[in-house]
Amino acid sequence: MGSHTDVTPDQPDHLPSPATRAGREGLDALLADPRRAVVALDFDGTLADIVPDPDQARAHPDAVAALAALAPKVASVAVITGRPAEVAVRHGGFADVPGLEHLVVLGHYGAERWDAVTGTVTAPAAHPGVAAVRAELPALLDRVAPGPGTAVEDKGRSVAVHTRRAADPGAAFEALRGPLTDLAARHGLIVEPGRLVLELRPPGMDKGVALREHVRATGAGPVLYAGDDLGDLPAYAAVDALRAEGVPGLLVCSGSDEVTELRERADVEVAGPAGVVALLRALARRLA
Ligand SMILES: O=P(O)(O)OC[C@H]1O[C@H](O[C@H]2O[C@H](CO)[C@@H](O)[C@H](O)[C@H]2O)[C@H](O)[C@@H](O)[C@@H]1O
Repeated sequence: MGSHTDVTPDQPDHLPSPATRAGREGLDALLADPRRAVVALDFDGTLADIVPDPDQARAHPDAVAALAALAPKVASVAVITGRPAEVAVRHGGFADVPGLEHLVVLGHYGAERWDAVTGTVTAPAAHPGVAAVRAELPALLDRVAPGPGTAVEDKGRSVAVHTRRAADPGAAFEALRGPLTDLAARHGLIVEPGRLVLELRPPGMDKGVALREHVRATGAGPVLYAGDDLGDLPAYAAVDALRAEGVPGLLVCSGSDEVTELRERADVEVAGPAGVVALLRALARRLA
């Protein structure tokens, strides 16, 4: 599957031409039947630029306005993220926004659900393996010694180890991958690799399951999914599966040189979060 980059912030009204037939059908269906459409997007790298410190990540300055302009015109807008839902809502600035009264944020790869109607998060009980991993992680980091700059992000329901700020981020990532995978497995967890991050989290949920459940729950038709990282591939697979069932879909890649797998699978590639915002704006204008 090829990809095509032709939405830029300089072309605010220009909708992309998907590089694939399935993508063109997905976009056409969304434009023809927007009231049944789901627009689902990842957060980090898709709605928010990648920054060195995860705590400093914020939605692109124009992302909320673009989402708010589009949301009233489609069946549902959802953010599906590896972040805790509450963190994504806070860093995104998604609460109490006119136009986003029905926004849904599915956090922890879909294990958590926040919706703007209630303003609350629902989630299952925590996996006991996370506490065990949290306790053993300092000793593992001492032993592997990936170097200064390696940082732990405690996400409550999971623990992530970041190497972006290490002297050699790629080497630190590779040194940690095996030991963290063993640690996760000993406690019934899985390792979710991402952009210079290895997350130890409970199995059983991913963005594909989350997207399919959301599409089913909303009874929606055409689906647009935008992502940038390996954790978005299950959502891509879900769109592929929906297409096979006759539900049109459009796969958007928020492009980066760090992760190239999505580029190969996408119908449309745009230039990072600024490109995603431009696409959302163009869609909202076209549906006006
Ligand atoms: O599913 P997402 O919304 O894409 O979340 C995936 C992970 O994103 C965050 O890490 C990434 O973004 C950071 C801030 O830009 C960056 O410093 C880091 O290198 C990236 O991997 C977040 O910190 C993780 O918890 C998410 O799982």
